[in-house]
Amino acid sequence: MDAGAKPVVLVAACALIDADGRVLIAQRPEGKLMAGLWEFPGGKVEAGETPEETVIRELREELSVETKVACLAPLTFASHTYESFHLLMPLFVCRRFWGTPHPNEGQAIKWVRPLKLRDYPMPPADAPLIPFLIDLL
Ligand SMILES: Nc1nc2c([nH]c(=O)n2[C@@H]2O[C@H](COP(=O)(O)OP(=O)(O)OP(=O)(O)O)[C@@H](O)[C@H]2O)c(=O)[nH]1
Repeated sequence: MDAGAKPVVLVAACALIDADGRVLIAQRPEGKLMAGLWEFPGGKVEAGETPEETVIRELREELSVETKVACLAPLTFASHTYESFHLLMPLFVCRRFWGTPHPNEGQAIKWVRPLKLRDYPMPPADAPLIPFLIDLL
């Protein structure tokens, strides 16, 4: 299959940022593709959703965190070819949210300083995002 034949999959992700300038990452649970890797909360944009709505829904489902569109700022995006699809993933940052993140899906979660993100194995699409967080924070 040439690269052009792969479907482009739109995934929206969010870096939650705490008062100390740390970023929340979550470890993908066993059984999923790329299990064990650390990633930004988020998921596939479903039909009829905006990426912002996806982020709000995923934060609620995965972490019991509430936020609003006005609290989401676009930072950068990932565009990465995987084996079976091409990932297009806007990354939002969110400093204003309600509730303490709780791992609802059995995933490990961790607040990490941007300079330490490289110590956590992340999906290959995520590596180019880290410098943007380092610059921001
Ligand atoms: N949420 C999130 N997904 C990422 C990141 N980096 C990255 O490559 N991805 C990929 O983007 C896709 C996210 O979709 P998802 O979380 O809704 O999908 P999933 O594999 O759980 O599948 P499913 O919901 O169909 O069971 C996965 O293929 C995931 O590996 C990231 O930082 N955050």
